[in-house]
This record gives sequence, C-alpha cells and structure tokens, in this order.
Amino acid sequence: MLRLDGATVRFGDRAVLDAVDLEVAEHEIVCVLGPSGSGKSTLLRAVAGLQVLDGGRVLLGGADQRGVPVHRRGVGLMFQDHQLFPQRDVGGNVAFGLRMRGTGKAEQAERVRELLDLVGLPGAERRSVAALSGGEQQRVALARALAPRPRLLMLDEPLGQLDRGLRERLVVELRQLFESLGTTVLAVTHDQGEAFALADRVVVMRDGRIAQSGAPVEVWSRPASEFVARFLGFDNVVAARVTGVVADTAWGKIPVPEDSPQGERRLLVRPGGVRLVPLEGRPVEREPAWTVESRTFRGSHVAVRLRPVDGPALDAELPLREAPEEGAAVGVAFRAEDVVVLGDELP
Ligand SMILES: Nc1ncnc2c1ncn2[C@@H]1O[C@H](COP(=O)(O)OP(=O)(O)OP(=O)(O)O)[C@@H](O)[C@H]1O
Repeated sequence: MLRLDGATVRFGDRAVLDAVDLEVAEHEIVCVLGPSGSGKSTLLRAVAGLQVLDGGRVLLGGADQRGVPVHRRGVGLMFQDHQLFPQRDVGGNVAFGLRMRGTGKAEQAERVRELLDLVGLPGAERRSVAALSGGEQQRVALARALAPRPRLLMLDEPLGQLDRGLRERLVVELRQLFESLGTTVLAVTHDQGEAFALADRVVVMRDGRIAQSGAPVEVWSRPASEFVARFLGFDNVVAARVTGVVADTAWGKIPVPEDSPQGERRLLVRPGGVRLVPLEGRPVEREPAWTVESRTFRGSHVAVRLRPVDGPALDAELPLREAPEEGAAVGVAFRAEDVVVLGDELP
C-alpha cells in the first residue's frame, strides 16, 4: 500500500528524515512513535504530499507520488487540533471531502448518516461543532477523514488533547473501527500507550531514522537498543559483560536468555523480573544485601527502588503483600526471561 524508499527531508544541513525505508501493508495499522523533534510529523507530511522530499521516494499502491498533489493521493488526514470548520455544522464538516469530489447531495447525506452512526454520533448532522465536547469533535474529525474512503488514513496525534480516560476508551474504539472497516492506517504519536494499544506494528523514530520496527509485544519485550528501552520508560539499564547465559554487572551476576549477544554490552532488567529473596542463611560476603530506598504504591503493584552496596539503583515491581518497608535489607534475584541484552545503537 505505502512504501518509503530512502525518504529524506533536510532543513538547512540537518536531515529531519534521514533515508527512511518503511512499508505499510493493506489493512495494517502502523504507529510511528518517538520523542519530540524525531521527524514523525515530517514523515506524515511527506506521505501526504505536504512536504517535498529532498531524496528518495514515496510510493502509494506502487506508484511514485513525486509531483502528485495532496488531493490526488487518496489519503485521509486527521490532525491533532481537528481543524473542523467552526461555521459549518457537523454534517457540513463530515461532507467536506465528498463535496470537493462533486458527490451528489443525496449520496452525501446518506454517507454522512452512515459515518455518524459509525463514530457513535447518530443524528448529529445539524449540531454546531462549537457546542461539541473534545471527544465528540475528535469523532467528527474522524468521520470527515473517513468519508471519502481514503486508501490510507493518516492520523497525527489523533487523541493528543483529550484527557487520559477518554483517550484510553477512544483508542480501543478506533482499533475496532479500523479493523471492521479494513482501513490502512499510518498514525504518529508520542504516547507509547496509545501506539501499543492501536497498532499492529510500531515504528520508533530517533533523529529522523527508524530505531526499531516490530509488533507491539516484540518491541516491548525486546527493545533493540538503550535508546528504545529508555524511550519506553525502562530505566534499569546497566553496563554488562556477557559470557554464555550470565552477565557480570554492578548489580552482581545476572542470568540472561540463551543466544543473547556476548561481550561488553548494555543490559535491561524489566522491573517485573526482579525478585526479592530472604537474606537468612546466605553467605553475606557472596550476596551483599540491598537497601530499600523507596516504595511507591501504584495501584496494581508497588514500585520499589533498591540500592546495592555500590552501584546504580534498581527498580522493582512487586505485589503489595511482597513489598518490603523502606530501609529494609533484602536479597535480590533476577528472572532471565525479564532480562534483555541490548543491541548496538544504530550508527
Ligand atoms: N519547516 C521547517 N523548517 C525548519 N525546521 C523544521 C520545519 N519543520 C520541522 N522542522 C524541524 O524538524 C524536526 C522534526 O520535526 P517534526 O515535526 O517532524 O518532529 P516530530 O517528531 O513530529 O515532533 P513533535 O512530536 O514535537 O511533533 C524538528 O526539529 C523541527 O524543528
């Protein structure tokens, strides 16, 4: 459906998109994720035809889009601030793309009715958009983008301004809607939760390049690099020397999965993979105690920060009944399946 081939955009001497290769298959939902300024919006704009490439190609359905204007690309766009027309009612907004294409009045009305049903606003045609809540405006913007049946729907921070509860509900609705319609979607967001809930595949960007691409569960469980791990909020990263299935670190010897990269590496320990073990009966000189520096109740678990005798702090996630008091001395063990030996950063 969509292919980017070495797509490059420069502002001055800085490549904001740096030879990006990306494919999106028909019916696939791809979310581009990355910190502010990593080039996500520029990528969308390049696909839409709002940004000219300095190098490489954008292909839609196999056809090079060089010189093809925005309205001829057959893509639907939905931006963060909705950009609804305040002087038009809901129906007028949803019908916009259809009017532009010269669709007949009766067909427009039928399609608008169908889309408002679909996005959960049945019968809202005559309502004023100014009187809608943020979530309702978002639905109208979505209906408007879907009305002309675009072959590719592109969303830029689609739920950006809404409050968290509403976002979490809408993201589930969006996914169900796109699945039932078979819509091909390319979305960008800086919110990992949103990307992981919505996407079949996530693409993590850094400085105009793709740092990792894969199914949500794959990226979550095996971040490719320290950058991706930290971007996903994993802070338990430590230098390690890996030999076979054991890593030597400032946190002691840590078991690692079989077939892990060997030698001098960075190592990620997911907080859920830290276990506490009783100190009694253990030779203290071999297994020095850790101190519980802080504990924070997080609802479903307790986040415990542990400090070794010498070395960086380690975060653990424990069930409430297992969480020790602040200041307690504990022993620590690691589950190999929650340890990831990180790959090298891209050059
Ligand atoms: N027209 C422009 N002229 C100069 N620099 C630009 C222009 N548009 C974007 N940039 C720069 O390109 C970089 C990437 O911008 P882009 O909007 O693609 O990032 P982003 O990942 O979408 O960020 P955000 O999450 O903050 O929207 C930024 O550093 C931005 O300042």
